Formats: sequence, C-alpha cells, structure tokens
Amino acid sequence: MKKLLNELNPQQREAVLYFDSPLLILAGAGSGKTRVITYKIAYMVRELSFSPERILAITFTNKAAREMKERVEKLLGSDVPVFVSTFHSFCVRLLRSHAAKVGLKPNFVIVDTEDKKRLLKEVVKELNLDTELYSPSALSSVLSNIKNGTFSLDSAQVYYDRISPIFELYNRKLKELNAVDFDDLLLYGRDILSDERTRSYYERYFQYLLIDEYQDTNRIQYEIARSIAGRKGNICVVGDEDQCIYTWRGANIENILSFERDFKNAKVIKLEKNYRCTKVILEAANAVISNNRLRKGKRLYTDNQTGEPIRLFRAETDSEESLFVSKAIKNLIKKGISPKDIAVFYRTNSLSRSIEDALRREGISYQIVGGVKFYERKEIKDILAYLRLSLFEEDLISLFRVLNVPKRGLGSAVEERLRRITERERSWSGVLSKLEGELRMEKQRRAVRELRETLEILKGKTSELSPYELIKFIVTVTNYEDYLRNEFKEDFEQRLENVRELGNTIQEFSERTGLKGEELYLDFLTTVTLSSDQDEIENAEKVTLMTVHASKGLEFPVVFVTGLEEGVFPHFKSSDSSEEIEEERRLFYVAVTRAKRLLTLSYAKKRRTFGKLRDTKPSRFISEIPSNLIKEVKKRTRGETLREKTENLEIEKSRKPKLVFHKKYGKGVVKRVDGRGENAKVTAFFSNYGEKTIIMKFLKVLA
Ligand SMILES: Nc1ncnc2c1ncn2[C@@H]1O[C@H](COP(=O)(O)OP(=O)(O)OP(=O)(O)O)[C@@H](O)[C@H]1O
Ligand SMILES: [Mg+2]
Repeated sequence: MKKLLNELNPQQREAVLYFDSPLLILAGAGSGKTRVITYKIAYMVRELSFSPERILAITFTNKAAREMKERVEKLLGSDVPVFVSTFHSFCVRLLRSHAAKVGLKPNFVIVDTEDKKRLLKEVVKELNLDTELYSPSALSSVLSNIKNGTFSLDSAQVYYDRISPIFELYNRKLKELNAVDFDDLLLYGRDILSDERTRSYYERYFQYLLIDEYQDTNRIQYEIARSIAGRKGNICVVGDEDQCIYTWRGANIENILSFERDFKNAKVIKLEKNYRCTKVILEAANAVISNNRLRKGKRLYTDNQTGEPIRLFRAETDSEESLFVSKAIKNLIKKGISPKDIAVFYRTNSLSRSIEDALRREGISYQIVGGVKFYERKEIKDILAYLRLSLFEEDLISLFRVLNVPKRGLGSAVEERLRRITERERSWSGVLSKLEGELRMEKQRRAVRELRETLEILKGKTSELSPYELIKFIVTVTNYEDYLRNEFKEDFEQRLENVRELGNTIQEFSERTGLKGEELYLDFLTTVTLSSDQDEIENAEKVTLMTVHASKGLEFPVVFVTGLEEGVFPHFKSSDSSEEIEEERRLFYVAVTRAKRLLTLSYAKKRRTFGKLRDTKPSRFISEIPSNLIKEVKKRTRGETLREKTENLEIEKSRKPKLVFHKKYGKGVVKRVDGRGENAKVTAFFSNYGEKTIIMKFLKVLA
C-alpha cells in the first residue's frame, strides 16, 4: 500500500487519507481528480477494511464507471464488488427495489429518446394539437428541462400554452405503461429517498460516497447525494468549475457552492499540478479560461515538457480543412503514432461527415463516437422490442413498434384503433385479441392473430433458450431476415450482422454477469438504455472522432479541434449572452485539456451551411491563446503537396526511454530526459552508482 501512496503527490495523498469531514476536491483538468477517487477507494478497501460493496462511487458515464472499477481492481490485484455507477443506473437499482413506493412495478421499462418522441407524438395528437407547432423533439427537451428543474412549468407556458396538459398526459401515459423516462429515474430516485426509513437504510448501508465530475451534477442528483451521505457526511466529491458544460441539462455551479454550506465542516483540497499536458498546452488552456468571470480562479502548472507549439491551420474551405486533418493524421501514423492515440473533436455532430469522408479517402480507420449508436439502430430496436414483449405483457410501447414490423399490412388506421384500445387494455394479448375482433378485413385480422401467436410462442422461449439462440429464434419466427432483405437492399448484410452481434452481446453479458432468465434481460435492457456516447468507444487501433461534450474526462496524446469559427464554436445559439459564451469557453477549455502532447486547431474561412458556402470569422477562442504558443501551419507555394506541408508536424517519435544500459554503470532507471536526440541529457538511477546524468549517445535504450 505504501507503494500506492507513493504514486500520488502530497495534496493527492492528503485527499486520499482525509476522512474527518466531507471533502471537496476542486481542481483543474488533468490534475488527478479521477486518480484520487480511484486510489481512495483502493485505500479504503485495503487499509481501512471497508466492504467494497458498501462504497458507492458515482461517475458521469458507464464507461467511466467500468474503467474506474477495473483500475481499483488492478490496484488491489483482485476482483472487488465496489459499487461504481452513474446516477441514472444507481437510481434504476433503487427503483427496482422500491418500485411500489412510487406506483410502479419492478419490471418497469425505461423509454429511450425515440420511444419518448413517439409517445409525445401520440399525446399531441390525442390533445388535437398541431404536430408542427408542438414538435415531439422540441417538446422532448422542454419536458426534460421541466423535470430536471431548469424550467418551471409556468415559464414553459410562455412558449407552449398547452404545455400543462401535455406534461400531464405524457406522465399519465408513462405511468399506465409502467414506464419511466431518463429524467424520471432521478426524480423517482429522489422521491424514494425522501422516505426517512429508506433514506437512513441507505445512509447506513453505504459507508462512503464518492462523486467524480461533480461540477456537472444537477440539483436532483445533488439532493440524492445529500440524502445518502446524510448526517454522517461520509462523502468526497471532485470537480472543476471550469469544466461545467452541462448547464443546459440542469448542471449547476451552485452545487459546488452549496456543498460547503450544506455539509458542515467541509474540507476543501486543491490540486494544482497537471500531469496530462505539455507546458504549452496548459498555458494556452489557462490563458483562455482566465477570460471567464464566473469562476473561482485557479492556475495550474505542470512539470511536463514544454512540448510542441500549438498548430493552427487556416483552411480556405471546410473540405480543405478535412483534407488537412486527414493528411496530418496519416503523417503522424507514419511516424509511429498509434491511431488510437489520436482524436478529432468538433462542436456538433453534423461537422463529422466531411472529416469522415476525408479519412476514408486516406484509408485511415476511425470510430465515431455519438453517431447512431448500436442500440439505436432500427434492426436492433426491432428485435429488442420483440424481446421485451416476450418478457413483459404490458410493454405496449414495444407493441406499437412491432405492429407493422415486419410489414403485415397494418397501417396507421389500425394503429389508431390500437391506440384507443390501449386506453382500456393493458396487456398485449388482451389488446391484440380486441383489435382482431374489431377489424373488418380478414387479411388484417389474420395478421393480428399471427402477431399474437408469434408473441405467445416467444413468451415460452425466454427461459428455455440461451440468449444467442433466443435472438436467432426471434429472427426466424418473425421472418425478420426476409424483411431486412426486402426493405434494405443496400445494407441488408450489415443489418443482419448487427442482429447477430446482438445475440453475441447478450450471450456474453449473461456469461459475464452470471444472470439468467428475466433478471438477465431486465439488466441487459437497462444497461443498453442507459448507455452513453462514451460507452461506444472501442479500444481498437482507430482514430476517434467525437463532439467535445463526449470527450469529458478522457485524454489523448494527439488532439485536433476543428471548426473553430464564430457561430460554430462558440455555437451561434450561445452568442447572445455572456453566460452562454462562458459555457462555450469552458467547453473549449475541456477540448484543449484533453491533449497530452500535440494540439492542432483549425478552421475554414468558408464553410458550407444550408447548402451554400458562406464566409466565416475565426473563433474568438483562437485569439485568446497567446500568440507565442501558436505556430501556423502555412500553406506552401504551389507544387508542394499537403503531405509535405504537414510533414512539419513534429512529435516525439518514440516515448521517453524508461530503462537504459551504460557500459560502466550497467542498467539504469531513467528519471529525466532533457533535450532531444542523441545529445539529450539523461538522468538515470544505477543501482551500484546512484544517480548519473549521461549524454544519450553513450547509452543503449532497453525499454
Ligand atoms: N501523482 C501522479 N503521478 C503520475 N501521474 C499522475 C498523477 N496524478 C495524475 N496522473 C496522471 O495524469 C493524468 C490525468 O489524471 P486524471 O485523469 O485523474 O485527472 P483529472 O483531474 O480527473 O482530469 P479531468 O479534469 O480531465 O477529468 C492521468 O493520465 C493520470 O494517470
Ligand atoms: Mg477526471
């Protein structure tokens, strides 16, 4: 364990060892906040004999949760059942155990974004409102804001005068369907904990609570945390107010301030040393963020190398920008940088297409984070809908989805009839029997009967077949393969492949968790519904493309930030108030501080928007970086290829040596390297001779 603590600096160590009162760690990017949480958990388990399952750690994404668990296990050298989850998945657990308290059944369904819009469309229709005026996707986010407390129902009324009945009917429908949306998860979680007996049970059960990315918690999450930490105040939160980038989702800087007020005797520890970035990158980040006024103010330093200047490429057009990025990446890969160490960021998803095209042309493999996710693909959702129906009689949301998939000649008139029946009937068998009785056309009646029979058959199979077999069976009995072949000629193969992959995934999930039957599928479906953008990142030899929002908490040796134009980044929606600009600046700060060694910024002087090439202005954030830190990648005279232009992108080819060999002193462990190439000065520790500084050319690098 001593060794563990040695891997921390004095402030980090203090944070790990501190248990006397609630602890708030406020620190800038890359200063080791996440590391402190991980080490603190390991320390509690190993040195203080905490039962791992009684430690609750909250992270921002499921991927972060998984990684944290893995790291703790690595530090401890064994599997530990630490409870690491997101607020949402924690609330799912709470809700499964206490569903009745809030009027739900334990096997409630979580509606995803698409289901939610579908339901809202129904609501709007039922209230005889105009679907153009009350568009489901706009309503979806308004309702979300009302639930998470960013808007009041009254203030939303100004824009949508019928918002109250919509809100009411939507919630009623959810309840009737035994369904919840993402925001409900938190609200119900809070409600469950508002019962004093339940609350004190969890307060006693969880002996310590840790929260990462605390700056992005919203009010409701804060209240949940408070109820669990309770009076004991066994809580440690880490955050950075400069990285608060989710105020539009209700994240609230107030929570940092109220922490010190609500948790008596809270101790605040600051971490000021950054371990991630080069001096140049960190200085740029510090300079940019100092333009924000809504902050506590702190300055990070680093002992890392000065590093390369920040590259800036001013492209004529967006396609030239993409070309530059792809050529530069190609060059880096040629120089030995691994593709998985490279990330390209943009402000909005729509900017990815042109970069994708360019990368494809260069033959560079990439993964795009936050596009259409695996579980949002149509074929996956169709099969999962059948799976859900075979498990849950009352999942009428899924029933609507499969009514005419595969095509059975049951169009919108039948759907309308179905909707009316669902007002009285709650289970699919009842609903379908009624529907069959009401229909006039024999063909339609038969189609409905067949659907009901199919679902009956499936119902019996969930416990009988292995997950892989079950998915295969669903595909067979529904004739889904034929459907795909007929409807999606171009990418039918790919879609079928995705469905097979789904079978494998559930099978693997079952083997990993040891779960079976209904419990298995319930857990799997929850995981799937709550998966976030970051969950899609594979650990493959691929360049990663993502929005800045999705990059939170991550780090990459090489980062490109593209589309740095006024109106794009900062985004035009934000340009009318200084608070919103400050949020954009925090977002830019997050982008810059993801880079460990090389940062490249770019923008296009003309960008195609709404089908036309338009003039742009460079983002103000570029001019907020001191010019001595920037080196422009100039366009050279004609005749030279872009490859030559980007050849200048220098980056250390090999990593710093770790182990060296010297003729006289033998093997030495490297502590420091000053300079580059064969004349670099290497300071190393040799077991029989102590520390020596030697010129690189007299050494042999062993590792
Ligand atoms: N004491 C340390 N010694 C060596 N490396 C460290 C130390 N502390 C942190 N690091 C490394 O620095 C990097 C950044 O750490 P970490 O991700 O924990 O920072 P963070 O404060 O959580 O950043 P962010 O604000 O971006 O979430 C990681 O690669 C981590 O392993
Ligand atoms: Mg972190």
